[in-house]
Amino acid sequence: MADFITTSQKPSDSRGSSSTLMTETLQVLKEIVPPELQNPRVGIICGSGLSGLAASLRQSVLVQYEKLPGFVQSTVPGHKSALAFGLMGSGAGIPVVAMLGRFHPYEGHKLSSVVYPVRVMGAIGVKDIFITNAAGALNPALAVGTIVVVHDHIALPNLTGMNPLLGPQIDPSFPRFLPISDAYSRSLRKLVFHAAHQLSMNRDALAEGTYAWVSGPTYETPAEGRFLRAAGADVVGMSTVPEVLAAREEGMNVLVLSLVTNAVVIPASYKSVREEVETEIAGNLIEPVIDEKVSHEEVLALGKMKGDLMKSLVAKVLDLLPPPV
Ligand SMILES: O=P(O)(O)O[C@@H]1C[C@H](O)[C@@H](CO)O1
Ligand code: HPA
Repeated sequence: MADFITTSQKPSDSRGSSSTLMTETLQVLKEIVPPELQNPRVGIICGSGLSGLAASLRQSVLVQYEKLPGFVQSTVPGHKSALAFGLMGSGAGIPVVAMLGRFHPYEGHKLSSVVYPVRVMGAIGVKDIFITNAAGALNPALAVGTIVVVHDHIALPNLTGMNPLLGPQIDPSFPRFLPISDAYSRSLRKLVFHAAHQLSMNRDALAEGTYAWVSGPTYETPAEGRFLRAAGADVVGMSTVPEVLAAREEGMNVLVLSLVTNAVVIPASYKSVREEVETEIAGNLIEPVIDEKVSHEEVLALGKMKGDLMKSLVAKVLDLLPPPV
């Protein structure tokens, strides 16, 4: 994970996108994927427990990551190591490519490896990328199961030197200083609300919010949860932002949907240990402290439970996409 702070690396080391590597990856795709699916308009990244999103792809072709130069392996339960190419949406459908599992820096992958699939999507012509993730709610108004349409992010790792765009520019046409105040496409976000309306989704099932990216793999302490909430974040997760940055650099329109899989434990006030002991000494009854802990199993279970809703929403947004210009 040191690639983001070393400035003397060649582009292939620091950004994982040397033209030779990319040529090799594209060659493999060309050999496996039928021509009509080789240039998908939409890219999808499936978050934890959400790889079922791609189950409705028609004429689908799977390409295992191990066959693709530059791709690493997904090591997290709930993530598969394959790309799926196929058609999604009603009617003739739209060609899409879906990552059935993503890479996280906490797995030990370099940031350049984490975003390499997004670089590949850019190279094969993806215009719109739909990124999904599982996230913990910091905002107490967000119930577990809510899908949050992300409109902004807070990325402490980016601010402290863990930014996938650090290093030599991989393409001289890319801006050196990428503005990301508009990273989350307003028109795609609006399409999600139109889609939810057409699906008669309950109003509370969908919300808007700011995603905080943390490196993980530890979940947040209560104090960290309060800190991120005070900073303005609604949900917190361990992925997505590196992909968003690479996708914006590649010129894609970005949509991020976070599924709230758990509430981050942020007790309003701590039960003071001193008070508890004083209560015990006085011989009075003490209220038991409820020890809530989040687990990845819980995250995956929620993904399973809400996977179909996420799938219908994504498929409906695809139907509503304006024709390509
Ligand atoms: O890949 P995503 O962001 O959906 O996965 C979340 C973040 C961690 O990888 C994991 C924690 O349970 O779920
Ligand atoms: N924190 C960080 N990442 C997560 C969480 C969480 O509570 N839930 C799912 N991914």
